[in-house]
Amino acid sequence: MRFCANVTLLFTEMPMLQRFSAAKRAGFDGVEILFPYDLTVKDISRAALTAGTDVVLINCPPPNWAGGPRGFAAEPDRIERFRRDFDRSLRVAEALRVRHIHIMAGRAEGDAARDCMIENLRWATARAPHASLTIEPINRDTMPGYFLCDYDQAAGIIDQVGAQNLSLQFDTFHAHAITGDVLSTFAAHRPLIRHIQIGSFPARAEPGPGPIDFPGFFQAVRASDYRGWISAEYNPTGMTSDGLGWLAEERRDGTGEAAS
Ligand SMILES: O=C(O)C(=O)[C@H](O)CO
Ligand SMILES: [Mg+2]
Repeated sequence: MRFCANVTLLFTEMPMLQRFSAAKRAGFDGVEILFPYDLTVKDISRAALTAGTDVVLINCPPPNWAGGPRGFAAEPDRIERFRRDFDRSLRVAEALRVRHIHIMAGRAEGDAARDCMIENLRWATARAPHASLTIEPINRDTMPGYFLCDYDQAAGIIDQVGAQNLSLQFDTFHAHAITGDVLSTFAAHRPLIRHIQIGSFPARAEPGPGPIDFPGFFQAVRASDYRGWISAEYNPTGMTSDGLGWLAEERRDGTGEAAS
């Protein structure tokens, strides 16, 4: 299994560009950076190259996290804004050779929002046929009013868009919040999943004891035909490096035995 670190949330003990090398030293082979738009592509490229990490995922749209908006793909009165943001995300993704662009839906509801998201995703998948685009159900306790908040809803939208380069982003923290059963939800939607993120519930911290069976989940992923990345997207309980026991364990041969 290939693991990457979400450097928007992990290694916040140091400045952003130093987090790439810290992630590599800690045993991650890639990084996600949710909002790279405040940095230059040149600086990010250099940090990734120096660290020897892939840049696995960025988010569309560009606004930074503090700004409030959570995307615009499902907001009927923001179509121009969505498309402008998408083009900017695409330019950054191409320059950094990013694996996936996560398209955020925004706050909306109802049939008009669904139709809008389908139309915007048809447009985006056709505009960037070589880019891998993802959508992720996000629970509404964490993000009130967020449109895409259910797995069947996301699967229906992917089906309606009907594009090879659109897939599901599966996050254990949200999956537990939404369905209460991470393993069954993973199994039910496995064919659509091309990116995985992990975090505990309810703390959204590193994998550990709690309602999510992480050893069982990793085992299910290993036993499936999933060949994508698994991203650590959580808020470390203390120093990031103190909470990486789960990674050391999973980087062994997957059975808990040390690899020779
Ligand atoms: O909130 C999450 O789980 C995500 O993955 C979003 O990308 C947040 O930016
Ligand atoms: Mg996530």
